[in-house]
Amino acid sequence: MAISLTACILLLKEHHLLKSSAIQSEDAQTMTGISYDSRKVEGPTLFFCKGTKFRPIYLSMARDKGATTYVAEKPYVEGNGLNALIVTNITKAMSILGAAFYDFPQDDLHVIAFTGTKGKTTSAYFTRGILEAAHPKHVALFSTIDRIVGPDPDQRFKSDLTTPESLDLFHDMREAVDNGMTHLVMEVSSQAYLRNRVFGLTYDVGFFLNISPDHIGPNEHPTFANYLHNKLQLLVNSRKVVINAETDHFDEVYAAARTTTYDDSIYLFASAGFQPEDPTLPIDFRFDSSEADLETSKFTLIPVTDKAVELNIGGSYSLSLIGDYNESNATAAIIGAGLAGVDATTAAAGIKNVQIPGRMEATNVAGHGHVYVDYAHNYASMKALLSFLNAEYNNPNIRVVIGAPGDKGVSRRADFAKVLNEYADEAYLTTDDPGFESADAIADQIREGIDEDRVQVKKIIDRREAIKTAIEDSRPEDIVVVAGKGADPYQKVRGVDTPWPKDMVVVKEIAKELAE
Ligand SMILES: CC(=O)N[C@H]1[C@@H](OP(=O)(O)OP(=O)(O)OC[C@H]2O[C@@H](n3ccc(=O)[nH]c3=O)[C@H](O)[C@@H]2O)O[C@H](CO)[C@@H](O)[C@@H]1O[C@H](C)C(=O)N[C@@H](C)C(=O)N[C@H](CCC(=O)O)C(=O)O
Ligand SMILES: Nc1ncnc2c1ncn2[C@@H]1O[C@H](COP(=O)(O)OP(=O)(O)OP(=O)(O)O)[C@@H](O)[C@H]1O
Repeated sequence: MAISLTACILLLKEHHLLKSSAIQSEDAQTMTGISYDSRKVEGPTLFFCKGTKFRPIYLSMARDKGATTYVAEKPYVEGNGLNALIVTNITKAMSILGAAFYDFPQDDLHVIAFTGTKGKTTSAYFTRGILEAAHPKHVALFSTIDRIVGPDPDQRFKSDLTTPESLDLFHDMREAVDNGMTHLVMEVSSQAYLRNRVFGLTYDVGFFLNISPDHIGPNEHPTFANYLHNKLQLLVNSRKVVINAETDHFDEVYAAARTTTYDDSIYLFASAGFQPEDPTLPIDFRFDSSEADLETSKFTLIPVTDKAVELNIGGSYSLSLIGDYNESNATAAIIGAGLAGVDATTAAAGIKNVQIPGRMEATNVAGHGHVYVDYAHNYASMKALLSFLNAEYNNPNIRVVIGAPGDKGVSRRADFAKVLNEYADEAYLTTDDPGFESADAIADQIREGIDEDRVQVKKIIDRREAIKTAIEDSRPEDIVVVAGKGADPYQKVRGVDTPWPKDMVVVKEIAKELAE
């Protein structure tokens, strides 16, 4: 892969991003590397000076390791001797030049993208499950959990971000194409739009699943309006659009889709009982639950409009991932697969056995309660999870092990208290990615909102101890929910990813200890 200086200048001018350029070296016109990290520079590289923690010394380091051109929002003396491309927006420039450097890999992939406060990972896994049934070993996945860029086990690795930095995104797309992948299912976070990680990228199909207040605060979105605005960008950049008609703020979401997409490329779906405010709203698909219990979810997908019928995906579906909300995620996935040409029989076979790490993992501990490990970590997901378990077990005693992350999502602390007041009987407040904050102080902030006349609270900062105490306290008919981390293999503590054996592994170790 390579990019010429001339191409960089032309592309930046075309996108009105170039403020000025200073060309130093006539013989350094082609770059064979591209990076925003000085530690990764090797040979003639196009280097980006970006980030709140960027230090000019990184540019010196990049130059010493062979960088020939730098892109930045202002000139640096440390860049003397290098070609300089000074731009109005560094992250936009990075995305535009990154796509060109990796030779526009998105053009060789059918790209399906999901946004939503909840259900992105689940829907993405469901979609990949179906597409893999139709095109075995040809479907890439960029999710919060992992990135799959090829059919071999060594072409699958853990994700650091839900949507990676643009250079990493286009790099991984190129790998996927070179490994023979024909389809890509990806999650797009609102943060990805806020930070221009997907600037200029378009999708074959874009999904809007739902929105509820989250990700607002330092390092994330300043306001809910900003959060919604960034999420809507996915629709504006998708050739076909699928929207959950039951989402909050539906009118704004639908309006955003209709400004850039013809009605015949917009698909709406909703549950069978949902009554839209506007009864003429053309809902294309309805899903009708026939069974959503602790073993399975079964539902019928009903095409309503002509364009829905044409997709040939109506019929009965069964899921092994429990949780009634997963029927909505599955409906989205089936429509996505249908738009990629998959029929109902293949879709039903592809989705039925999909399991997702850290989502609804369950075990029974002898002599104690039923334990669920789940990634729920905001108000909407905790409510969906706890209300489902509450209904299925007929109002059981619910013990919840929970913490809230540091440095972000501050509103979750009050939200967790609210949902605990609504559904929990006992809360075990503990550590969950405290970052640079004190886990103890975060637990106190959650506790402030808990009605302790209604919910008994134990603060046990050691997460293992908290899980152990909750299980020990539980009776066989109780439910223990270990929330928040799902299958995360680490705790983020003061900038370090500290290894964590995963919640379910800890639960099973404790179960073994209790049995001995
Ligand atoms: C607020 C935010 O999103 N920040 C992201 C952003 O940080 P930044 O641009 O400020 O970069 P930085 O790390 O401060 O910058 C330092 C720069 O110096 C460079 N460097 C550093 C050291 C060195 O020796 N040499 C060198 O060149 C680094 O490569 C980097 O370019 O770019 C970094 C990668 O370059 C990300 O790791 C970082 O994500 C932080 C850690 C984060 O937690 N982000 C969360 C909020 C996020 O993005 N979440 C969403 C999901 C949200 C959802 O669930 O909906 C996601 O998509 O994952
Ligand atoms: N459609 C939904 N509505 C409400 N809650 C949901 C829905 N789908 C999943 N959940 C809950 O949210 C949790 C996270 O689901 P999932 O990982 O699919 O969402 P996500 O959008 O990828 O989340 P994040 O952005 O935090 O990574 C699940 O473990 C479940 O408890």
